[in-house]
Amino acid sequence: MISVPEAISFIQQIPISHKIQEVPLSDAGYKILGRTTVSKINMPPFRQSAMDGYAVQLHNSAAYKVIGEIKAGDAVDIELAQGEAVRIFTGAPVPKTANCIIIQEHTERKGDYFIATKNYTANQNIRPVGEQIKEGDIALKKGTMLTPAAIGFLAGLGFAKVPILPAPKVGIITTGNELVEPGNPLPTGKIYESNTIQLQACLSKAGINGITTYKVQDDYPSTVNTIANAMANNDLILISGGISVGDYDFVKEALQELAVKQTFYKVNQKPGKPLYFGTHDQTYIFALPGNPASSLTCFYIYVIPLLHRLLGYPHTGLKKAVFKLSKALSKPGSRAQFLKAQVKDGECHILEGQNSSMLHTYSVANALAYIPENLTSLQAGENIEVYLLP
Ligand SMILES: Nc1nc2c(c(=O)[nH]1)N[C@H]1C(S)=C(S)[C@@H](COP(=O)(O)OP(=O)(O)OC[C@H]3O[C@@H](n4cnc5c(N)ncnc54)[C@H](O)[C@@H]3O)O[C@H]1N2
Ligand code: MOO
Repeated sequence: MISVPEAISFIQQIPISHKIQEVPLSDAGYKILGRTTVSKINMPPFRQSAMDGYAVQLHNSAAYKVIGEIKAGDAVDIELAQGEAVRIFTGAPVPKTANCIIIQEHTERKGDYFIATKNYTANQNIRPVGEQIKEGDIALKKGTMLTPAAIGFLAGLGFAKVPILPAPKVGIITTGNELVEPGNPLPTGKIYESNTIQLQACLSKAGINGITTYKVQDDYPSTVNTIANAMANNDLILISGGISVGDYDFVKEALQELAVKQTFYKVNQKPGKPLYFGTHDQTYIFALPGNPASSLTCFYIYVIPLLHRLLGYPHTGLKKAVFKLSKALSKPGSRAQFLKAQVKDGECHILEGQNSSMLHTYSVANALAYIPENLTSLQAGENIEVYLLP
């Protein structure tokens, strides 16, 4: 059995090789850019007026003669002599011979002339060619998250497609003879299946959709076949249940038969002791303990950091913070614990219902408090490290 820090460090260090996929810009939101992109144009592509007003060739007098008009989208150049002006609008090309835009609020128009009511100097309100970026310069570097601004920036440079790191394909395998789909009657001895939808909700929050789900009974051949099928079609597989030591827990043996390379099995933690992680070529496989709270906590602490790495995020894992414990606590046993908690106003309140099978208080938790294995008690007011839930 390994410790929590050891298990986390295995996940942080497991080698990942990213694929790159060209996608329409409209599908690239919040994805990670797979290659450095270089601008093919100057932005702006021409000298551009930044305001509505008059493009002028400055001279010593405040009076200017208006000899024409240029609006956004026009492709004209009007030659100006000193003291001449053209009416111009925001985004329109500035004539080569103009050296300033006087905004219309600073003018008094009289027929073909206007009087400037403020002093202007050269280059005011003109956006020079390539002011934002020049042709051939790096627009965004590989590894940049494509935020709405980044998407807008690339669209403004004319990109219709971008290379991204695609989201991994994820499969969820749920095991257990006792499981019944919610919405059906509940026969004796059965329980409603909740881990699949819970994990799907987690994945969807992490930006992963199109998940394939598989259900398998506690039966060895079906477990092997289902895992083999999932391995052929997914980059990441989450198996729920059947990973402990009972006579009907077949997952570990099935993974072994399928030549999955075990990275670790069993972590000195509560909940989630029988957590398994392994790899098969480029497929990453977690076997999450079946207890619903164990499965969820293992997702937050171990699956999320791997997912973030697969997605190419620069920072991986849930955000951590330190809060003051609101009430003293003692930790029996030598396993590290992740406790369902609520944090607010600088304090961490440990919730009731910590059992691995219970989700009631987990539903209102916004954090998991971490008690390392070597700590046995904490006083009220002491600092406690928490993982903030997404
Ligand atoms: N002799 C031992 N027994 C157990 C140990 C141990 O070390 N020695 N570890 C315990 C711990 S800790 C955990 S956690 C569980 C994990 O067992 P499995 O991963 O094999 O999970 P199952 O036995 O299949 O299920 C456990 C529990 O969770 C319920 N469950 C399972 N799947 C779902 C689902 N999809 N939706 C809702 N609930 C689910 C299941 O009915 C069981 O009640 O093992 C302990 N045993
Ligand atoms: O590890 Mo189990 O999740 O304690 O019940």
